[in-house]
Amino acid sequence: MSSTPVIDVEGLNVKYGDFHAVKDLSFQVRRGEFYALLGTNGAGKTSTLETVEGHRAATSGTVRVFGQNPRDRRAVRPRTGIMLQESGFSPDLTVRESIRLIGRLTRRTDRVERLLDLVGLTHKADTRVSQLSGGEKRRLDFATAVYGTPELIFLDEPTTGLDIQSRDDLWDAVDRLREGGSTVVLTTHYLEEAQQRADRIGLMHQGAFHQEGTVAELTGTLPATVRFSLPPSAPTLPLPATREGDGTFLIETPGLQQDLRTLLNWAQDHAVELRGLQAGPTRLDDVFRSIGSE
Ligand SMILES: Nc1ncnc2c1ncn2[C@@H]1O[C@H](COP(=O)(O)OP(=O)(O)OP(=O)(O)O)[C@@H](O)[C@H]1O
Repeated sequence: MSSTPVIDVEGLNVKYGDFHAVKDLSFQVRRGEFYALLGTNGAGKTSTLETVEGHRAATSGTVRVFGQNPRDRRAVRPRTGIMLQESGFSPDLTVRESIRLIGRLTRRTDRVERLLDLVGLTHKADTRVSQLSGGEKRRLDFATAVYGTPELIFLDEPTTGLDIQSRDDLWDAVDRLREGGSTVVLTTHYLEEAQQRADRIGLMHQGAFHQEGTVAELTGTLPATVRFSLPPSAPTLPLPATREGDGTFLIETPGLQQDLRTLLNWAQDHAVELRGLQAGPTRLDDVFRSIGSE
């Protein structure tokens, strides 16, 4: 197995005139990895991805995809599937024609019927793109991105506008591609989708990585939380807690399991009801909120 990363970005800068959108960014994506590029609005994700996809030239820095310059479309495009935020389909083509056309451009081989079935558009095969709903267009985007089972797939906000069943179907299809060894790069504002699936996350803010690592590494930087209310007669708590505006007690802890056990034992020993008890590990949402509050 080759140890060359599928994506290798070194000191990438993207400038729009005087505006410095991506600042000295470096990261690698390994073969078979599911990498999520996340961030606040305007963080520079699209600028970064467009450069890696070969749609935009870097102002400076090196970008390699399969060891090649992604601007060399002939070397990289046949091995890459891209699901952009905005699809570029001709509204007059039918669904079947659109898949066939994109397929030809990738120079991979596949069966159009397989893709129609994969995204549940068999009954719309002869419908013009202009007559599809937003969610159906998104599914067509996905079908063209995975035409011919590419080695590397970019998914830019893939589930926006999809109903829950279509989301589940899309992620099932992505799971199957990964089982076959495909590398996946995702951007999304649905953080739970990244939290559930990504091997690693690059979290961008103002053109640079705020953090990069596994979900556990990112969420491990913040404490988990326990929330509950107490009756007025309750004895002193066994752990330090703060009182929120509505009277709820909040315990923030790096050791959720141990502290929850202490709290539950205390409640049982004193016959105290912990009303509205909620306990949970840190979520990516909390990591994002912590950026906003810095
Ligand atoms: N063509 C352009 N000309 C000038 N500035 C641009 C251009 N494209 C993007 N920018 C600016 O560069 C910054 C990064 O934009 P980019 O689209 O890469 O961010 P993003 O992380 O994808 O944001 P979002 O999550 O909001 O889609 C933003 O401040 C944006 O306004």
